[in-house]
Amino acid sequence: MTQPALRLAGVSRRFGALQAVRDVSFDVMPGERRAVLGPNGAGKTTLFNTICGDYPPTAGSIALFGEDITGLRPHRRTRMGIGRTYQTSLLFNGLTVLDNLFIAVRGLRPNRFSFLRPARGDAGLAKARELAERMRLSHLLGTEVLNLSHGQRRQLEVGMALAGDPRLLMLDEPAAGLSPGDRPELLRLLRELPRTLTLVLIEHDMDIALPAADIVTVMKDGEVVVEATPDRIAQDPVVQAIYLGGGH
Ligand SMILES: Nc1ncnc2c1ncn2[C@@H]1O[C@H](COP(=O)(O)OP(=O)(O)OP(=O)(O)O)[C@@H](O)[C@H]1O
Repeated sequence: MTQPALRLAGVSRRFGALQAVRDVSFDVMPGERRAVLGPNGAGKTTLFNTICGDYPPTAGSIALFGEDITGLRPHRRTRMGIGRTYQTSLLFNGLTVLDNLFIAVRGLRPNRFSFLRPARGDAGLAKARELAERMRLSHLLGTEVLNLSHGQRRQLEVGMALAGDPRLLMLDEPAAGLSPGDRPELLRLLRELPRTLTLVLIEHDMDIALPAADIVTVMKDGEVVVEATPDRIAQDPVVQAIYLGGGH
């Protein structure tokens, strides 16, 4: 039987008296695109952070390809194959696209704190260029990040999350703040990611979550309320009540 890429079993997270995530269980199979959708305060980001290791769950367990990672710190999870983006951008604004990608590639190497100008022919540099190509940023290699559009910054963030060749890519609201014009490009990039990669996408917006996902998990008040394919989600009465009934 195929091992799930990610298994959440009864995951809960409390902040004092507030139960931000309550008894969440689901499996994400290798290569799957899973969107976790829900209104503000549903617990999506908290769930994301328990998977990435920022906050350990207060109950339940998390397994990555069959290995229990519940108590591991974020950097150990990175080494085990979780790549992620952050809600707050971690890009180096004064550096170029290529430098940012090079740093991300080098960040996973033993000499990670010695950022030196890459020498021509450096394998890390080749990898950084390849990531830029995958993210359709090759024409902007020498552009400083502060001159990128919002959408291009998002593309770069996804590229940096891919630098360590993750098996599971976790994206936290990748389309947040993007203009309508920037969204199709981001969706295209997400759809082009190879199926060797498993993708979990936390998303507030149905217009991004549904086209990007194979299966959508809808949360509200810390709990999973619906899990279904995108075509069913849009029609689901519970989801309609959340999104049209003032819960959004
Ligand atoms: N570090 C924290 N300390 C205390 N309460 C928190 C913390 N992080 C989140 N919460 C609370 O947990 C609940 C769930 O928040 P969370 O950010 O996970 O929801 P969300 O679905 O990601 O919402 P949004 O779409 O607005 O980001 C909210 O009531 C929030 O105020």
